Amino acid sequence: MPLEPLSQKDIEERLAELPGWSLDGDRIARSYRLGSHFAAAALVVHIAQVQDELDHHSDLRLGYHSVSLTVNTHSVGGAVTEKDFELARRVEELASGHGAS
Ligand SMILES: C[C@H](O)[C@H](O)[C@H]1CNC2=NC(N)=NC(=O)C2=N1
Repeated sequence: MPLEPLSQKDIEERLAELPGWSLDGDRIARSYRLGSHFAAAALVVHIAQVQDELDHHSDLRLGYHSVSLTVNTHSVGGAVTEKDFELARRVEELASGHGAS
């Protein structure tokens, strides 16, 4: 099925199931805190692996003890789609395994 931009209502419903995620302009976004810089870097690498698997890539930033990402879908002109939420759900699972909060 081709990707379509989600409506504001669709986005809000999906965000309600993903605590910590929010709408930042035309992107969905989340930041995580980790216990060390190395732990944060490990999470970045793991997220990169999942992004290649899904063929969907966020803007991913490594901070001191933090990882932050924002994502939308380039192929529909930078709108939020179901694919962005698929990535967000996968990242949530990963992040919890890495002890991120
Ligand atoms: C050719 C390749 O499938 C596309 O460029 C993919 C790769 N990763 C992507 N990532 C994101 N966030 N949006 C896209 O539209 C997208 N398209």
